[in-house]
Amino acid sequence: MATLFSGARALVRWTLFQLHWVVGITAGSLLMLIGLSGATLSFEEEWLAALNPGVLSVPQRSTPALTPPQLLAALGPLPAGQTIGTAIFSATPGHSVELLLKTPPGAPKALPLYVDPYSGQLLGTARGQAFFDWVERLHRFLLLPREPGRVAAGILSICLLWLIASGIYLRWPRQPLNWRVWLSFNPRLKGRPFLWALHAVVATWALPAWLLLASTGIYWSFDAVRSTVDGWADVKRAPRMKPEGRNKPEAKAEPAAAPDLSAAWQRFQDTVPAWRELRLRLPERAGGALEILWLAPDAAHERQRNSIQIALDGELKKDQRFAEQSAGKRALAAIYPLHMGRYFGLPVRILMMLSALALPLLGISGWLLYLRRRRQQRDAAAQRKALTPSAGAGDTEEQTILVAWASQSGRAESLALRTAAALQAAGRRVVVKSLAGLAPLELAGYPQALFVVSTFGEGQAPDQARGFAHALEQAELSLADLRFAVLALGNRQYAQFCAFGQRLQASLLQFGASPLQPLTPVCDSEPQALEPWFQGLSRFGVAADTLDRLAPAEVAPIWQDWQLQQRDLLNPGSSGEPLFELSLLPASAAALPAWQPGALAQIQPQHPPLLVEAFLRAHGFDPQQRCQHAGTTRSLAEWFATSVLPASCVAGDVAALLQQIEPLPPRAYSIASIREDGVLQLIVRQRHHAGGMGLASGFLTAHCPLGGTLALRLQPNPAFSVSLESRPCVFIGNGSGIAGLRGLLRERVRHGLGDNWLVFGERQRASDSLCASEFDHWIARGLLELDRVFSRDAEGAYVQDFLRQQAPRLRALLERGAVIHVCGSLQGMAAGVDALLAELLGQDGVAALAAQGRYRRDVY
Ligand SMILES: Cc1cc2nc3c(=O)[nH]c(=O)nc-3n(C[C@H](O)[C@H](O)[C@H](O)COP(=O)(O)O)c2cc1C
Repeated sequence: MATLFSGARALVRWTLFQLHWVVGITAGSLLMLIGLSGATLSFEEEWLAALNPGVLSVPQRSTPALTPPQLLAALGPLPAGQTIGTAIFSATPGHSVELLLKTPPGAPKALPLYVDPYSGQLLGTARGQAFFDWVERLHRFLLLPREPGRVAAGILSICLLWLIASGIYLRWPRQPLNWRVWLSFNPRLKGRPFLWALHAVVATWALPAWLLLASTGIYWSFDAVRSTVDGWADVKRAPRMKPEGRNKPEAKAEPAAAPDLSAAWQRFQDTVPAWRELRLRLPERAGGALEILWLAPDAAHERQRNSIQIALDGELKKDQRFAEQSAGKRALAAIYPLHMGRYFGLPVRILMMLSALALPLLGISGWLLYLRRRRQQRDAAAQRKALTPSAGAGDTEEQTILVAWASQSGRAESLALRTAAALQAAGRRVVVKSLAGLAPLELAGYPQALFVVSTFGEGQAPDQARGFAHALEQAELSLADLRFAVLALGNRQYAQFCAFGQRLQASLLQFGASPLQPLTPVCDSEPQALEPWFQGLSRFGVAADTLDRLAPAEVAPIWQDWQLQQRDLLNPGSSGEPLFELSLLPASAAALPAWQPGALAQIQPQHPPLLVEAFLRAHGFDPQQRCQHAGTTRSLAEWFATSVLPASCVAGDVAALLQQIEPLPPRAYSIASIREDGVLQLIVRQRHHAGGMGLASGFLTAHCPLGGTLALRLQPNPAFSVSLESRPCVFIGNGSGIAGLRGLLRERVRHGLGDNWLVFGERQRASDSLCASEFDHWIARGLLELDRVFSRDAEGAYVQDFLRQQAPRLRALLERGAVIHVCGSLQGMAAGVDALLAELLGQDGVAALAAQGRYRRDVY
């Protein structure tokens, strides 16, 4: 029942999300225009006043302004065919009188004319007024004819309400009472999380204003809504005039000829001692009354209008005060100033303008989120196409690998598909499923499952997987036959990093499933942390070159500057070449990147500085001369420290010399530590040959000063990963091969896994018992059995010889499912071990061992 309920919830959520973005990218795009135009209009008067000094206002004079009758009498002739409809007077000194004109039917609407309040002189129209009129038509009618435009704007208002409601549902946080979750924004977020947070948080801030704007917009747009609301407020309103009716003279009306307003004005003054603004509507026909809408000096907003009608002989026909109107009518009068943001004064007006501007911001971020999502989906579709349904025929049904994913914006899905493709390329039978379409019970039907899941919301499962996550929490399962691995995508900027992946891992463990490897958490900004995941696939026979093809570009290792912290000689007194342990940390305090135990570090070697200097001077160059090459400026000494030194060059010709730059080939070393050690360690043999020290080994073990920096990049080594199952593991190696083996052993020891047998070859016990104290410690804890084999001591044995003597033990371990790891020299040691295994198991047996991921080698 609970599963059904959560499934239905997930479906509702999915449907709401689809509708949110469909409405968002359609109506949302038009709402951007509405928002932008609304913000433009919110300070229209101020803009016009600033643009039109001398028209909207005139310098104040000591003489009083003309009264309306005086001004109308002093007024010069109006443009042909135009008559005054309304004259607007302000009590503020210096404010021009605004005349709203009537035009003949069919003629374009005339712009308001401004008049000097002291002289009655016509000042003309306002610059920019036509633009604001256009913006207003866009805002109110989307530039459509009035009626359909009004309805279209109303529909957009409804869409805005829908986007608000569905948006709130979709972002509903786990702790809805925590205001920070709703309103605060982490500026360190990047990429999609940044856009999402911007979208959600800005919308939440703007929400009250949008609710107001949208609901007032709906009121004006639909007659039915308007008359219903008016009905509640007990307001009876005359039906809307047809647009063309506005300027149409009434059939029987006789136009009033320049009426004398003196008596009416006198009566007004007697009735209304003080006012702030007047709107005079002149009588439309002879015998008609003068109508004055006036604002009291203390009016709270511009629609608190009082109305008075006075016959031209001074008889008071009607005197209606705003304060005496019904509460409903007074409330309705506030709608316009509320919509314009003027109701509460300047600060709220600015907030309303910002809220209107937030609409385009939301539209743009919504579009970007949509486009990113579409790109991810296309990417996923292309990868899905690349998966061949028939592939993997080599496996039986029982060996099928389930690759299950849960993704909000497509990254997890894309990585799941890459994983599946890599497995298919290795001949494995794969089933790819979204957690949305999977019931927890179905997991019992697979022997192996790889999960690629992201985390969304506040540590929650991605939307589509919520049903699965919930069902898993409720389920009681036995998954004892399931082996699994989880790749958890997330972002460290969130409090609950990779929480869903972690919960999934915990649930699976609780149901008795066994992990193939530890959870792989990957932060968006640390793509290199994906390496362990792809390396882990080697257990399914996925070859390294397949990974190179399939691993996303983001996984490609990048060169970084590392600093040499420490260098210790491990074999003082040895008759062999010196072996050093190097400890490195990223330079400039960058975070230590992740690597899988057994991974490699590529080093960019450098020549000894004295050698480079001597070479440059010998050819007539100044080593310190700074030169630009490939867009970077460095000294010649720096350029040639990492370049092959040319066999010949033209003395003193810097340009020709720079053309000869050829980077020294990088050199790979096994990493001897695990990330949890907090340091990257290498074990490097200092090589010597006739010409001196080896280039890379000499640089690392001698020329690079402590504290010096070097370029290093991590390289996955999937064929040499550690087994983290509780099965026997045999570690075989010699010389500097101790590095790779030690990394793997440290990881097993970290997981408390024993049953480790290390067979290791060197020259002499006295000087070459490498890593003795560390190994002794593990032996004392019962986690390691160690056999050291020395070639230059009395017994004079090699690793492969020793193992041959131990063949029964080795065979017994193999029968118990042991995994064999070999690291060190190919010739001699590794070849000998290979031959021995072939003797024990046959060539096919060795191949099968490798295919099962139980024979892992890093040999050179
Ligand atoms: C709104 C939102 C909320 C997120 N919440 C979390 C979180 O709580 N914990 C976390 O580790 N990552 C969180 N993330 C980061 C995503 O998990 C990460 O970006 C991941 O790569 C997305 O993968 P996907 O495209 O498969 O969904 C969140 C991302 C977004 C956009």
